[in-house]
Amino acid sequence: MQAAGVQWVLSVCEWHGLVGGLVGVWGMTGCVDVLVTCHVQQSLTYSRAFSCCSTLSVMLGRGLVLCLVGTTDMDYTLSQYNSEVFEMLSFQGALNNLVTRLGYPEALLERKDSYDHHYFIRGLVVDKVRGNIIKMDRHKYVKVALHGFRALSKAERETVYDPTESAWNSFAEPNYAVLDTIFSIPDAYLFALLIDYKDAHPGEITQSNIQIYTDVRRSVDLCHRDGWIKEQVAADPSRFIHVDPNLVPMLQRLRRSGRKMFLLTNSLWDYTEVVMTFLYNASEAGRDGGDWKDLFDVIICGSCKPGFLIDKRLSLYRVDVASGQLVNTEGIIYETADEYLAGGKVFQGGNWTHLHQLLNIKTGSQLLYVGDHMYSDILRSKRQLGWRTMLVIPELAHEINVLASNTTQLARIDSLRHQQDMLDDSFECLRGELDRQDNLKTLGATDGSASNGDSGARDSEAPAWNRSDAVKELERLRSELTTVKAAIAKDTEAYHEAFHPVWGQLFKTGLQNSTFAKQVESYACLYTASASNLLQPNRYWRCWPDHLPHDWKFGRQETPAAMGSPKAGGEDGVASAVDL
Ligand SMILES: Nc1nc2c(ncn2[C@@H]2O[C@H](COP(=O)(O)O)[C@@H](O)[C@H]2O)c(=O)[nH]1
Ligand SMILES: [Mg+2]
Repeated sequence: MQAAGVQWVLSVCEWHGLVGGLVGVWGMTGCVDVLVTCHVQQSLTYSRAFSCCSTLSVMLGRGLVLCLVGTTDMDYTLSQYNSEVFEMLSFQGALNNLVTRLGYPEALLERKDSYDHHYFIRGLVVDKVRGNIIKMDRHKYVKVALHGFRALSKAERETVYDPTESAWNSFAEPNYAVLDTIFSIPDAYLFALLIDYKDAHPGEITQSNIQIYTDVRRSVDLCHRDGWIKEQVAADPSRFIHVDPNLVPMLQRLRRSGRKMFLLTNSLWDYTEVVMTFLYNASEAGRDGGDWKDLFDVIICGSCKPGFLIDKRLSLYRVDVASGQLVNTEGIIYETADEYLAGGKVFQGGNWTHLHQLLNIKTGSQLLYVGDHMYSDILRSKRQLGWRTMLVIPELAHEINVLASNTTQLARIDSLRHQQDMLDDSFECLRGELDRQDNLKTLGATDGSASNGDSGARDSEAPAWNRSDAVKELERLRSELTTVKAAIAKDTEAYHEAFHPVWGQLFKTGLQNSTFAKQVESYACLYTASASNLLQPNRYWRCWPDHLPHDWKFGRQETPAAMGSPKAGGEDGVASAVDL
């Protein structure tokens, strides 16, 4: 069975051999066809779950194409914002709210142009009580920490986040907040700004750190509600929203393939209409006078995710699209879904039971949800409802570009690690040999055998090392180890800085996967830089097999080389990328 499986995998890889090097680097055959048609940096779509792939293929294999339902989120999924200007709206609006409504020092307004949308990244955690922002590895060890904008030294970090003290802290609400979406990056920046200001101007900000975070959250939240952000986007969408030429064709192809398509967004109807009309009109279909609503069977706005996915009591309203008014509805009661939808397919609110009814699906695994919010779109829908999930990570494009241009550095780190392993082994062997000699001596001293030249069994084990040579060699190994470890630390830091000067690689913390990567792995069946990479609706997304470290060393046939990477093993930096 195993061999046949491998054979099949290999033949699939060969069949997709046109990919060339880049895709092979990560061995993801699932992205091959997409790669050919899209820009490289946007094209890689990764699959992590066997079940997801097999479901897709079984569905198609049984001719049950219509049962596969595609639901997508809108903001930062279909609609990619120009973060630089879009986040500036949140930042400036919230800063203004903090000063004018919540009484923070007016001097803060002088910082209104200081926002740097690159400074914080997704997956970081705000430590509200301490005023810190932290990055952890998948085991929840804190590996990078800022207090405001000041980096904590290793010693400070290890004291503050001593695992014995924090007792495997959950790093969850109410004292911590995870940056689960790009929308929350301005929150982090504002929080750091206020903490910095509080430290630099004692007495001017008297609120506790946790109260500062609450105030920041309220101020940003208000900007999303009171029209500050949405009116400016509506006035000039092209300034804030990127146009992806593949987006509408992708939605059209999915629909034409027989799938039911749904839009499920927390944005209210008026804003959804603005954004989707803009995206649609920017496409060829839009120029032909079509209507974006024709892309979807059902449109649910103001969905209050994650509540939509959890709370069965949330009521559904139908939206009268002409007036924007809401009409009460209980959902489907006597009629079929088609009859019910004939009365209008745009809704507000509701919950997942309404959606499943409208789709006439029995199990969540028939539905693929594409979203960008790790918690509200991906984790909840997967955990609660068993939906298939695809996480859109626009940052992936940058990560992949940097990965691709730093393979030599990674290979060097890998080779240094290998050198460290060898030195460690030699050191331990020699140390053991000296211990053995010491034990023999002690034994000899107690029974008199070593000193009287007794040629018993122990004497036949002639020492492999002269003692003083061994001690010198131990010293040499110790010093070489110190040098190699320092080189690994220096090279790893430089490697991470290539991704981000403060936080390093999004998916890694040091050599381990980051908490963000762990969540991607656990909850996203697929992940991609851009939703439009689903351009091929009938594509079979074969997954990347799971590996524990020992799998790489023994037994696995399906190494990165077998998956199509240019070289196997540790020397090309590819296996080490996976090893990390
Ligand atoms: N009231 C708030 N709304 C927010 C906040 N952050 C984002 N948003 C809005 O949510 C939707 C997201 O829509 P989806 O398509 O991704 O489900 C969008 O309208 C944002 O403006 C917030 O902090 N408070
Ligand atoms: Mg979204």
